[in-house]
Amino acid sequence: MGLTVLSGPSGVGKGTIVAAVRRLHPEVWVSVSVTTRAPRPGETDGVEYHFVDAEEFAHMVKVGDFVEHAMFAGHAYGTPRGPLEERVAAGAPCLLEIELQGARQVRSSMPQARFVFLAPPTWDELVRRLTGRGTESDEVIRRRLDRARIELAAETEFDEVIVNDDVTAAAARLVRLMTA
Ligand SMILES: Nc1nc2c(ncn2[C@@H]2O[C@H](COP(=O)(O)OP(=O)(O)O)[C@@H](O)[C@H]2O)c(=O)[nH]1
Ligand SMILES: Nc1ncnc2c1ncn2[C@@H]1O[C@H](COP(=O)(O)OP(=O)(O)O)[C@@H](O)[C@H]1O
Repeated sequence: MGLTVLSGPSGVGKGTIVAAVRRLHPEVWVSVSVTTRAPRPGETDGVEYHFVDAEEFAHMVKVGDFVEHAMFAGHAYGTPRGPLEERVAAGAPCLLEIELQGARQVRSSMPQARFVFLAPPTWDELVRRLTGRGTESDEVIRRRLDRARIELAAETEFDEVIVNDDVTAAAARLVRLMTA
């Protein structure tokens, strides 16, 4: 099946790689998640995420709107079921960019999917990227780096590992894996 799940620690470059895939490979369908976190400057509702409040998110969970959902660093994130099922049924190459707990849920519900881990060249480079992005406070960065240690330890659960050294090369490798 044409479903690929991309995971990796915060700051590794998942968003950057997904943006490159969208730009260079419009044939790839990228799922837009729902989240309770606030939009960052430059993010648009319906593009990077659907931004909702906690109440709306809880309702969506209750009515079964999500394929998977998880808490990450104090906020809820989930993959809407309808659009994904539609695209998978249509045979499109589909990409989910989600964290580890969600990836594990997809592994149990859709074991035929392909699981790809995006890894940083080094730990120090991950810290540099997360800090350099400048979108989070020191406290939020600390929480995300705590999670990053857990996510990095789970790398062996994935079918493939891509080291995000060069954005274009990593995006091209991801698309090759997706269409292999
Ligand atoms: N389980 C799950 N995780 C998601 C979903 N959407 C995004 N995430 C993950 O949530 C984490 C935090 O995302 P975000 O707040 O955008 O921060 P960033 O990844 O550091 O840019 C990342 O690991 C995302 O991959 C989703 O629908 N489900
Ligand atoms: N291959 C790369 N080389 C250098 N910097 C990168 C690379 N990929 C991403 N970055 C930078 O690292 C930071 C985190 O990237 P982002 O895509 O937001 O990560 P994530 O979505 O995994 O949290 C951003 O400032 C981004 O420009």
